[in-house]
Amino acid sequence: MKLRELLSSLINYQTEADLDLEITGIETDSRKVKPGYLFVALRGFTVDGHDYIQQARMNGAVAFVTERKIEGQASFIIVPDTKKALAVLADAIYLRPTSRLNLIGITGTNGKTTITHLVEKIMNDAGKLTGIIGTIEMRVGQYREEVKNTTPESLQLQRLFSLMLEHEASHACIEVSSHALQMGRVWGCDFKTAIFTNLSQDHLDYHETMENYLQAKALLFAQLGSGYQRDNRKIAILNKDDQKYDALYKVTAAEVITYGIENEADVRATNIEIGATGTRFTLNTFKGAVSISMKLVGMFSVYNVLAATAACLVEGVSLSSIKVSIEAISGVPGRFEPVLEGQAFAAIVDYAHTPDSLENVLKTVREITAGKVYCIVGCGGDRDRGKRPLMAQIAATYADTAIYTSDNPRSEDPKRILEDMVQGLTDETYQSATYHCILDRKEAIEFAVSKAKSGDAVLIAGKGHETYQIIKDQVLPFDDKQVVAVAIRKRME
Ligand SMILES: CC(=O)N[C@H]1[C@@H](OP(=O)(O)OP(=O)(O)OC[C@H]2O[C@@H](n3ccc(=O)[nH]c3=O)[C@H](O)[C@@H]2O)O[C@H](CO)[C@@H](O)[C@@H]1O[C@H](C)C(=O)N[C@@H](C)C(=O)N[C@H](CCC(=O)O)C(=O)O
Ligand SMILES: Nc1ncnc2c1ncn2[C@@H]1O[C@H](COP(=O)(O)OP(=O)(O)OP(=O)(O)O)[C@@H](O)[C@H]1O
Ligand SMILES: N[C@H](CCC[C@H](N)C(=O)O)C(=O)O
Ligand SMILES: [Mg+2]
Repeated sequence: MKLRELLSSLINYQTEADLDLEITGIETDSRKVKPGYLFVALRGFTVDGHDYIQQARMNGAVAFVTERKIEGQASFIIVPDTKKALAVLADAIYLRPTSRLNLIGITGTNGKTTITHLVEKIMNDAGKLTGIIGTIEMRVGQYREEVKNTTPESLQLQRLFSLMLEHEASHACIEVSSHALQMGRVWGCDFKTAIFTNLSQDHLDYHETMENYLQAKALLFAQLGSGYQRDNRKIAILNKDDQKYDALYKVTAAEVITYGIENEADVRATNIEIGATGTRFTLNTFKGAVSISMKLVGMFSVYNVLAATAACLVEGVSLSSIKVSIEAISGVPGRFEPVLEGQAFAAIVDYAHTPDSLENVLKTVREITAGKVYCIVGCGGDRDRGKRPLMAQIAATYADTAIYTSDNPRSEDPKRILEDMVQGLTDETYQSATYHCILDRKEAIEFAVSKAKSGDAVLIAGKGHETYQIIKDQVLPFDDKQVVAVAIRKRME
């Protein structure tokens, strides 16, 4: 694409570059630049991309988008905000992929990954090929790619959308993290539908206050725009039972569909029966009502199903087809996933890594367990310190035995993370709590497995689908599912 054509998507820039230059690609990482590329310099948290312009040039970059004039550079394009420019240029170079996809974005503290998987299943079963992007991976049909971030930066995001189109997807369903909204990774995305799951404490290391965190989430609904035209409808799907419902309702001009359990809602579950191996309820919608008997467990799973149902009804999937798909889903990797090795107690691997999700999951485990509940949990390093004591309190409250251990300590001293956690137990309320601190995650899991008796449950929280543990700079193989399975087999020998 000619530089002229690419730049036609921007208005506010200055350049003396040759507009007839042929641009073969866009890159933000100087190390990945190829001949003919346009290099966009981003100011990062660690380094400033403006310092890598020379390297980008040596690797073949022919033009540079920057926020300031760099001496000796002829082919630069100066913009006020390179992040915003990147989003616009990425959208342009991939030929506006989201204008050709029905794009569903999901934000909220918990449930995003789960809902993308539910939507993918329902839509694909209905013959509407849907690509997904999120914490686990990007995939469309049989094609999959690893992603570093839950919501990748705009350039990668637009490339993935364009790949989905190559695979003939008609829809995309993506997780939109608060980081991504704050950092403008989804600028340039033409969302049709935005879903809100819930808001509870997480990521205060980055957002600092819950108000800022909410504001970041709200951006998805504010950016949705209105669009009541038949061919450009915008829909906000909001959780009526969440405290932040009103705030989000106010920021969006789009048509609103509500879902919930406690409050009247457009899509609502009633007659809920939670069991150890599944859940039953009546799914009431603006397209009628059906009874559901699904394998997903817990009240939180019902909320996720309601959100996914609302989104798929918007896309014209029939309620009867939605019922069939939901009832067929066995689960989402690492989300309340049972490990079955023929043992007499339950072992469950779950990705709860926030106070709210841990509470939800533990309440569910409690509800379906006749015997004792063992909860193995840690907190990630270089992340919100405030959630550590809260998570320790929740484990101590709902489990008979809490076992505090390492999650991904990253650059932090794992001992200090455990100290932060048990600080939450100094209050008298927790005096009688039974807990152990076992730094090594494998030992912690083995300990719980050695103690569990028939009818008990062992919940291993925090890492879910992850197959690694990050300790300092090392990413070491570690898979909760495997570790617990081996421990169970050893015990049964
Ligand atoms: C704090 C944060 O979000 N950082 C993100 C950011 O990295 P950064 O700002 O440190 O980048 P940097 O290393 O300073 O580099 C700045 C620029 O210089 C360029 N560079 C750098 C070196 C070089 O030799 N040449 C060069 O050109 C880089 O390519 C980049 O364009 O930009 C990177 C590329 O887009 C992201 O991968 C990275 O996410 C890191 C890995 C991260 O952990 N982010 C977390 C906090 C995050 O975003 N999490 C949310 C999910 C949260 C949740 O819902 O649970 C997510 O969406 O993933
Ligand atoms: N609707 C929900 N409400 C509360 N907790 C939930 C909900 N759905 C899932 N959970 C809990 O949160 C954990 C993470 O779920 P999921 O991966 O779907 O969330 P996410 O929003 O994608 O998280 P992340 O921010 O890490 O991407 C699950 O393992 C479960 O414990
Ligand atoms: N997206 C979340 C995942 C947390 C998972 C947990 N295992 C941890 O490492 O803290 C984060 O990066 O904060
Ligand atoms: Mg996720």
